[in-house]
Amino acid sequence: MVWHAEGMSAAIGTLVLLRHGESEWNAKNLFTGWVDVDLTAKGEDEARRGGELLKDAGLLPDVLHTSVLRRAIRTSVLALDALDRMWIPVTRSWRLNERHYGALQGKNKKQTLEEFGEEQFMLWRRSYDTPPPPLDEDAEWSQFNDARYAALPPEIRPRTECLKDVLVRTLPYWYDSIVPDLQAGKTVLVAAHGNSLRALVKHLDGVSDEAIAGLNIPTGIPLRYDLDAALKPTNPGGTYLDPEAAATAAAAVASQGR
Ligand SMILES: O=C(O)[C@@H](CO)OP(=O)(O)O
Repeated sequence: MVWHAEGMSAAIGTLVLLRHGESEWNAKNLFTGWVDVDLTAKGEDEARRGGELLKDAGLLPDVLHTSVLRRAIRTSVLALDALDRMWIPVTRSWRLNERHYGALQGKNKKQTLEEFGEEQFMLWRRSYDTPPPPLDEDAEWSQFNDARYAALPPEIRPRTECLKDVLVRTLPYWYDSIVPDLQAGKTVLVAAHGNSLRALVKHLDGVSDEAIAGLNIPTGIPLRYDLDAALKPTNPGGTYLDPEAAATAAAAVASQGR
């Protein structure tokens, strides 16, 4: 490792962000959040292709960080299998979970748009600081009593979240767990979700609260970030390993509900 006089490491690893492949509820156009749905067959293919794209780019992850949701976990396993690197160390955290979508979890996006109108729909879906109404602890699509969150104090377990809430709970994990791996010079794969990755991208690129509303992350296409010693991207916005497919797929995410 190379050190500057001021004590900052100049050698920094490579960050790869990967949103899970298409999920069963992406396919059904339902708000998902913390509901633990699986990948579709198309989502599995996307995950494998994500691994192939990494292989073609010569990006071999040394370590994996995922959420505790199966769509991200299975995506990472399929991508790493394509790379013959299922053996790398893995850390999972609820802090990388999708945004908790509150009372919208399980609701159809098109019907929600028709019922509440464009402005409210987009406020809930993409505004930085307006969460959907909270979900009752014992509601059908609540995860409040799910065993995987039992170690979290009840006041920490969300009933709804806006993107700002996601950033607040994601950043400690970024600094405590991901940054040390990058500073050790590793290639770090983060397999997560549309909105937890939007929060990370907002932080990395310094995207404004307003502009983040227009940023959508496609499923299954690795997004590479090269960071300098101050953890600033030397390729602002990151580099999708398949830029054309990413642009088309991001536009499709943006227009969900229509
Ligand atoms: O439903 C969700 O959990 C997310 C991601 O699929 O949807 P959206 O892109 O509308 O925030």
